Amino acid sequence: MSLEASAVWNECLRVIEQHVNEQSFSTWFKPINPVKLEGSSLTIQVPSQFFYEWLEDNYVHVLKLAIKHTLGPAGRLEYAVVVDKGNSSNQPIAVSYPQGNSNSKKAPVQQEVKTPFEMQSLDAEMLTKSNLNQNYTFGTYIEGDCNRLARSAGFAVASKPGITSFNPLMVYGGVGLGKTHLVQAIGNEIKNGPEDKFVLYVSSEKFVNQFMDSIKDGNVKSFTNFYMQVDVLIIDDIQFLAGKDRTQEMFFHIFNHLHQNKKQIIMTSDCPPRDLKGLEERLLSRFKWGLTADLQMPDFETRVAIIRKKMQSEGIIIPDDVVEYLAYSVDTNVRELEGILISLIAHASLNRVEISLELSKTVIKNFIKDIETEVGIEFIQKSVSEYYSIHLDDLKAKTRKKEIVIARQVAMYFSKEFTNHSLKSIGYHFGGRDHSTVIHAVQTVNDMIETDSGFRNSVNELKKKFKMRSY
Ligand SMILES: Nc1ncnc2c1ncn2[C@@H]1O[C@H](COP(=O)(O)OP(=O)(O)OP(=O)(O)O)[C@@H](O)[C@H]1O
Repeated sequence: MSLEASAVWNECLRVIEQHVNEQSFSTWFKPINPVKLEGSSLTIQVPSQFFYEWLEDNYVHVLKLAIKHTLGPAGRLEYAVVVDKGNSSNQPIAVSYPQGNSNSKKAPVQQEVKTPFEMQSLDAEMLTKSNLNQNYTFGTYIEGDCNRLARSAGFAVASKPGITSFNPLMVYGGVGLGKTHLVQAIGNEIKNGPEDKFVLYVSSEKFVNQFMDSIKDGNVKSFTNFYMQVDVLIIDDIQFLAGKDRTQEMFFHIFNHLHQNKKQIIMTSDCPPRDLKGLEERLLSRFKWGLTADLQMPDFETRVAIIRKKMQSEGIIIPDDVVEYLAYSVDTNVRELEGILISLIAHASLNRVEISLELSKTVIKNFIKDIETEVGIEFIQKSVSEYYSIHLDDLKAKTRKKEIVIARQVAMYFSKEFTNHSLKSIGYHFGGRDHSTVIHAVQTVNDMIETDSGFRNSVNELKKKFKMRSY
C-alpha cells in the first residue's frame, strides 16, 4: 500500500465519518484498503462484489464528496474487487471507473467493467439512504376503511420496531393499492425517529439477484452477514420468491436470525400468505407469527382525499366537481387514479386550458378505453347488483326473494330517472316485465324513501354515482 494512498484515504474517511452513522462507517468503510494513488486517481480495494455494489448503490454521494474534497474536482475513484472464488491468491482485479464517462469501458484481462459513478447532484439527505422514497410517509398516506388496520399496525411497528407482537408485519393487497407506500412510510418513520436504526428496504427481486450474484462471486457469507445486521428489514413483493428454493432457504435463515434478535421484519405480498404458491411451508408458517393486514381499494371519500392530497402536493387547484368525478370514475386502483390526475394536469397545461369536467371526461376516455360515461340500463343494473351484493342475473330473473325484489325495483327506479328508455323498454331489460311492473317499482321506491331512512341513504348513495356519470 502506498503511503500517499493511505494518507488520501484517511482524509476521505474523515469526511465520510461525518456523513454516515457509526455502524455504517464500521461496516462499509473500515474494511476498505487504499491500494494506490496515481495522479488524482485513488484505487481502493473492497472485499467483495456485493460490497462494491452496496457502496455504489448507497454511498456513491458520500464517496464522491470525500474524493472531491480530498483530491479536488479532477479526483477519481477506482475499485479493486477481491474475488474469493477461482482466484486463490486473492489478487485484486482491477476495476476502473473513469468518473462521469460511462461509455469508456476499458477491459483488460480479468477486468470486470462496472457502471461508473453517476453524475448526480449531491443531496445530503441521501447520503445514508436505506432505499426509501422520502415522499412515502404517513403524512402523505391517506387513511380510510380500506387501510385502517394495516396503517395503525404500521404505526405501532414504527414506534416500537421489533418489540410489538406485529413481527413480522405482512401487508398484502392488489396492484397499486399502496403497499409499498405504507411499508416505506414505516421505514421513514423509524429512520427519522430518535433511535439510530439500520432500516433497509429491498424488493424481493433485488434480494434474489443479490443472492444469485453472491453465489456466483463466492460471497454468500458477506451477503448473509450484511442482512443479519439490519435492524428493520422491509422486503417488498415477497411472492417473487415463489419457486426460488435456494433464496427461500437463505431468507429463512436471515428471517430467523432477525426475529430471534428482536429485529423488525416487514413484508408485502400481492395475496394473503395462505394463497402464496411456491413458498415453503416453514416460511409461510413464520409469516403468520405476527400480523397480516390487507389493503382494499379505497372507497369514494378516501379517493377524494387522496386526489386532494396529491393536488396539494403539486400545488394545483381543481374544482370540486372534477375531483368527485375522478373519484367516482376510477375505482380500479390508486396508481391508476394518480395516473389520470397527472395526465389531466398535463393536458390542461399543454393546451393552456382550465381543468374542467369536459376535459376530465376526455382524458378519462383516453385513459380507460372502454369506459362507459353515460348512464345506461346495463350500468345501472351492474352498479345496483354490486351495491346489494347480488347476482346480476337475478335482477332479470323471476326470483321473488325479498332482497332481490327490492334491488330490482331500485334498478328500475334509476332506469326511469336516468335514462330515456320508455317504461316498456325498461320492463323488457328486466326479464321481459311489463310497464305496470315498472310503475309499481318506482312507486314502491318513492314510498320507501319517505318512510325508511336507511333505505333513503342507500338510494342517495347510488344516486350520487349515477349523477356523476350523467354530467
Ligand atoms: N392511501 C393512500 N394515500 C395516498 N397515496 C396512496 C395511497 N395508496 C396508494 N397511494 C399511492 O398510489 C401509488 C401506488 O401505490 P404503491 O406503489 O404503494 O402500490 P403497491 O400496492 O405497492 O403496488 P404494486 O402492487 O404494483 O407493488 C403510489 O403513488 C402511492 O403513493
